[in-house]
Amino acid sequence: MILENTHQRSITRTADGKGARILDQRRLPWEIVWVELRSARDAEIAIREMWTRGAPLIGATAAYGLAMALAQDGSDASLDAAFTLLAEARPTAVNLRWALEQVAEAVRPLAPGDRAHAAFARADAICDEDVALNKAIGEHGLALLRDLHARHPDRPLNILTHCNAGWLATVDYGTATAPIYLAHDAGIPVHVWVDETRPRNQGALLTAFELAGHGVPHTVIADNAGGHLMMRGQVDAVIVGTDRVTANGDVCNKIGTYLKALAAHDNAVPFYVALPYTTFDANTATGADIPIEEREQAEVTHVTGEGGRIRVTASSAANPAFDVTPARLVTGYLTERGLLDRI
Ligand SMILES: CSC[C@@H](O)[C@@H](O)C(=O)COP(=O)(O)O
Repeated sequence: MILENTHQRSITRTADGKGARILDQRRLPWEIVWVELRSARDAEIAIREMWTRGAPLIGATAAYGLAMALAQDGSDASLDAAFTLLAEARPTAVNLRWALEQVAEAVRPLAPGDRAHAAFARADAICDEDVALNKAIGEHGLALLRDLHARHPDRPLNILTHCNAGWLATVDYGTATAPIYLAHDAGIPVHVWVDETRPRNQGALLTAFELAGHGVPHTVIADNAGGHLMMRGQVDAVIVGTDRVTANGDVCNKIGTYLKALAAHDNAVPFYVALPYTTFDANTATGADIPIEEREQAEVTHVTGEGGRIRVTASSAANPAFDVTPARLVTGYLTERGLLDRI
């Protein structure tokens, strides 16, 4: 990610190698604050309270969290307790459990004293792999965006995205945003419609911040505007990320994604889902089987912005954080292996 004119990853090890350094995303775009996580409990809080977020990035954070627990105590009991703590921090994105399983499998055969070193090494490898996967998604997506632009070469290519599936949701590049960054860099005139993504406004706060940092033209829109823009021919494609794709191809992503897919289907706008293999859950049959996180109602009853937090309703609220888009509404899955019409 380009931050303060420097290319930086969203997560790295701390300078002493014993912790993990992340951005406090709750403060973006108003302040750039890096925090150091020093224990599994720190990592769990950062994930649960969404200092850090996005499916691949919470997986990477949890992997370091497990390594930090093993650095304090390399026993089986410590491994199991930290695994459970971190796995329960957020329920929906499958990357979290995937990353924890990767680390646990790597260290379980080792002596307790050797586990922390191996766990940090596996967490580093998860991060490096995430960057490579996203680059590959970007390259396949670039070919797709080139084709889409060739249909109307006289005007910018309009992409609509929901939530933040960018640098800030991954270790680098993003999934849904990787093709956009590469297309922009390749001279394709891309413009992005950024859904604000209530209730937490990841689009307005994070995606817009990233796109601005990379110089990509974009416009923030109210979540309800997408259907109208699609009907008027102002959206060439929708590209979103995902927290989990099930065996039948159903796509779980940030609440509101399903409505965008319905509107895209009704208006013959292609709807693409970008994902690395780490987000595919072959063990879950359909989207109906995915645990959907229910977050605190204050995220709906209040809005946080530059001036602080204000209440926007006098009533109580419900706050399901994700929804499921049925596979039949997905035009294609943009993966590191290419654009697939079924998963
Ligand atoms: C590449 S990130 C894909 C998804 O994790 C992303 O679209 C999303 O829904 C993030 O939700 P969040 O609740 O902000 O963690």
